[in-house]
Amino acid sequence: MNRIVLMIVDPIIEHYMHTLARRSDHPVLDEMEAFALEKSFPIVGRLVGISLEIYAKMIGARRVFEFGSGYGYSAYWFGRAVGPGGQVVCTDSNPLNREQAEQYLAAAGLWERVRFCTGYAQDIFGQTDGNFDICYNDADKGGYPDIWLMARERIRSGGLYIADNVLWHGWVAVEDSADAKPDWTKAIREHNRLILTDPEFDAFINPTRDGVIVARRKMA
Ligand SMILES: C[S@@+](CC[C@H](N)C(=O)[O-])C[C@H]1O[C@@H](n2cnc3c(N)ncnc32)[C@H](O)[C@@H]1O
Repeated sequence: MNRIVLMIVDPIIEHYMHTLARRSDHPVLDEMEAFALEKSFPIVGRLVGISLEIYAKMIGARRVFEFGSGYGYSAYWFGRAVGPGGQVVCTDSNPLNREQAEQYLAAAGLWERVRFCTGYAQDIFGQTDGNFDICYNDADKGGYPDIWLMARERIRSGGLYIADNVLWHGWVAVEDSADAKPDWTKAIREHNRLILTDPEFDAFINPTRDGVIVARRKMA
């Protein structure tokens, strides 16, 4: 089988969009991005980060749950959006990521809005009470269908489910691609199908970077 490499966004367009989004409101953002570049850590990046903040502000989000927070880059954007008194529940299996997130997000003045739990995100979600304005999924891709099924139950009317990497290098669209993790591709396809056929949600895929799905729970 061929290993097919697909460009989701033409690099020239991607570059143009980045030039427009270069401005940083806080030096910590640049530090977080530099760290990702140096360590090849898969953060969502500037273009998706900006969109997360805007989606959250558009629905007046005050409480967000993140499945897979890394060292807090996506939480930086949600933290800005939820405002003082808002809460971003972060989860990550690696305790070192929590330490690093604390340093970055405290420097940005956002740590007070964050509750960062170390462990398996799905378990932490089960142990956390209440509903959310946004559930954001960026955990290991094999768990995507199950995370959707648990998260959808606890998103308020008009709230959002957002997941990153739903086009997965384009492999979801190519049946016989010899991708690095075929089980993950299969899981993402199932995840996307479940969401797009769910009668209680309106959903679309924004083909920015690696694809971001946004699903809004219909109003009762
Ligand atoms: C793609 S990175 C997250 C990046 C982050 N959302 C950002 O853009 O800044 C995925 C992270 O989720 C963590 N992770 C993956 N699956 C997990 C799970 N089921 N429970 C907890 N952490 C998980 C990994 O340790 C990794 O740090």
